[in-house]
Amino acid sequence: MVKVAPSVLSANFAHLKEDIEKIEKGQADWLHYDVMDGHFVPNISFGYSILKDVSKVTNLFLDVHLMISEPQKYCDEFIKSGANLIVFHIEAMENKEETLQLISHIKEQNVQVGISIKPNTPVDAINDYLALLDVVLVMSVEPGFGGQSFKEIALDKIKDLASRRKDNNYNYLIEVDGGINETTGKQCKEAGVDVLVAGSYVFNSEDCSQRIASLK
Ligand SMILES: O=C(CO)[C@@H](O)[C@H](O)COP(=O)(O)O
Repeated sequence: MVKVAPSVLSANFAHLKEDIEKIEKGQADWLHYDVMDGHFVPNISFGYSILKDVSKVTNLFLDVHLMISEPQKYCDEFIKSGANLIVFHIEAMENKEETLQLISHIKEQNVQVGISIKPNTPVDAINDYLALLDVVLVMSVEPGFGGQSFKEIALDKIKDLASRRKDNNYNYLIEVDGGINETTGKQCKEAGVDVLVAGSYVFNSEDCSQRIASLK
């Protein structure tokens, strides 16, 4: 069954603990934590000190999506603050050597590692790393804001990643993020996705549990 990872970017930060309890009660599988720096993306969200507090009030798997420049500078702080998975953007990396170093560095700390691609970045851009990854995160919106519409280009990338995984015996999970609701979630599942990230669809509802169930 597909995993559901509600994005707390759409939670109400004035009662974050209660919102986390709601998604736990609704059988969320992961908690998706979007980090934005106002440089790699045109928005600012939250950093590692809030992640540390979040990690103290939940046992959910903490899926940390770094939408930041120079992820290698900050990833250790997120790991120390409880991240179970660090996902960084290929578009934020200078070259192959730096990317391979960051993958190894994260893995050495027994934390899972993923790479994300923006809507205009082809799967080929990360082909050299697929054998090393725990997760590939396909962005189905331009990163930076919740509440945008799903871009269908993500469906072909999900299918492509599923077929590369099968042909090469790779182990990564395929995660999709942006504009996920009951309809687009179903399209992604049919394409072969493993993890659905959903922000506004889950949190902008009186009944988070029903929304999570509808995605599963
Ligand atoms: O990373 C991002 C946005 O950059 C996402 O995780 C959003 O938070 C998803 O929000 P919805 O599109 O589901 O409202």
